[in-house]
Amino acid sequence: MSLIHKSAAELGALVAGGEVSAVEVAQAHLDRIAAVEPQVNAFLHVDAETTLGQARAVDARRAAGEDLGPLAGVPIAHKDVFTTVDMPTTAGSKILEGYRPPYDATVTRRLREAGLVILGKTNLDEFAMGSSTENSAYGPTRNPWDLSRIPGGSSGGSSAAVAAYEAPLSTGTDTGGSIRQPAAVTGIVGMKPTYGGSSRYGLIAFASSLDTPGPFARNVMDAALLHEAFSGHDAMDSTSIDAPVPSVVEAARNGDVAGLRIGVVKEFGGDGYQAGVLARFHETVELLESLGAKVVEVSCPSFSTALPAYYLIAPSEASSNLARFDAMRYGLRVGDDGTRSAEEVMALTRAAGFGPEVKRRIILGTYALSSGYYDAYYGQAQKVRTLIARDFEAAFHQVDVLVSPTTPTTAFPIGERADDPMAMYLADLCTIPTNLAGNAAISVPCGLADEDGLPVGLQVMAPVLGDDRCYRVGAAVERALEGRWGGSLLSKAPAL
Ligand SMILES: NC(=O)C[C@H](N)C(=O)O
Repeated sequence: MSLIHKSAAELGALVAGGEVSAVEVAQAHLDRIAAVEPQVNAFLHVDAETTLGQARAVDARRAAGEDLGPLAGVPIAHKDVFTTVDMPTTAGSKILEGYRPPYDATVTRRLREAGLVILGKTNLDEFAMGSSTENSAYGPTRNPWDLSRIPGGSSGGSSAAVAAYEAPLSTGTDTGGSIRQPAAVTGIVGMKPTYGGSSRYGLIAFASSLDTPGPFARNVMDAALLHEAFSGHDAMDSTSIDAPVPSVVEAARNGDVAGLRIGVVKEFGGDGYQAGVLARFHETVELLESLGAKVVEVSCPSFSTALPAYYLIAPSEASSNLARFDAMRYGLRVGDDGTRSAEEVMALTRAAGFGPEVKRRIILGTYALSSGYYDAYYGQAQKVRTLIARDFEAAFHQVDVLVSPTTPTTAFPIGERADDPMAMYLADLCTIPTNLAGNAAISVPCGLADEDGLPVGLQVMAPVLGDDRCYRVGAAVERALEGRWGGSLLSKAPAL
């Protein structure tokens, strides 16, 4: 088996055992990137020299006898919304074109400390606003299963890179579904940790009360290893939780669901869901039952109001966070010819530097926060948020985890929803409640839809700091289904 087809755990073991060098592993992935990027466009920035320099440093640390942990020498694709001192950071926006941050995000720093080798920065919807990666200022990323379709978003470059074997691991951020939805539509694993379980320091902010860094991988164990590598308390993030990281690797190894109480969310899975998605979802629930889980239906009535609440809260926070892009402090500056006021330069820069979806959200958010409307919109949405958290709380008295399809449909064609924001927003129907309540959720592959042969994801939601439960159920599903399929779901993808 070639190096690019190996799991992160296997690659880490090969490097640790001295059977292959980190440089060789990095080179194999750089070659793959060179071969498929013209079709996939998962990366915004790849610099072979920087990558190989990191790999050489890992080989040197290992030769010096340093104990680097299970992922040392494993390559990773890094979402271009985390700051990196040695690579540009654009958040997929023209307004940050060529921007070089002066410091590493905590997630970036921890990747480096664990000896992971950063291959480059991945494409995303501008400032992580979108579900298709079509809102990137640098062109769309394509789904390796079908190049005419979207890879999900906003972390679509990260999901596509892993699904196309350009990297065994990648990072993402999930504000409303931006890890789980891309994972589901590209047939890989994506985890949104508990809010505050992974650091936001150095993550370019979209909606600060929701943004959560998390891992992508081709299997549950690799995702758990990466989760453990970059999560945990960070004094630089005021909302970081000062508690040990849940034992996710142990849970991924365990994968035992006997006696586990699983709740099927009644509100998710009716009209508007693709038949093939529902069929795979229900079969997987039956599978979990056959493995000894106790399955019941659970009603979470407020979940149906999550989407409108999110589209008030997230844009409100975005309108405030994006005010910093003022043509003075970062990146682009338009019209500064000595004749214009600072205000005019600011307006011209923001008009030229932000794309249409970002502008839509800034306008929406500014309106929702304006005096006279604040209580009616933002205040009301915050109340809905509380109701959703209470629904979760009540549900987790009854069951250990909740399950649903990750997305209502499989990957849609590029262009199909680009001019229809409402249709685009619906891609996150099932993922948003978890963001509003701050708990943990994972998406794992559960089969292919009959209509189009495209991947379907199962979402497993757990309580705050119950991240390990997501991995336990994910591992059980993966083990049982891969037994049936005779390999991973991704091995059924057409070769690029
Ligand atoms: N950022 C996210 O988690 C994605 C969500 N679709 C949004 O556009 O807000």
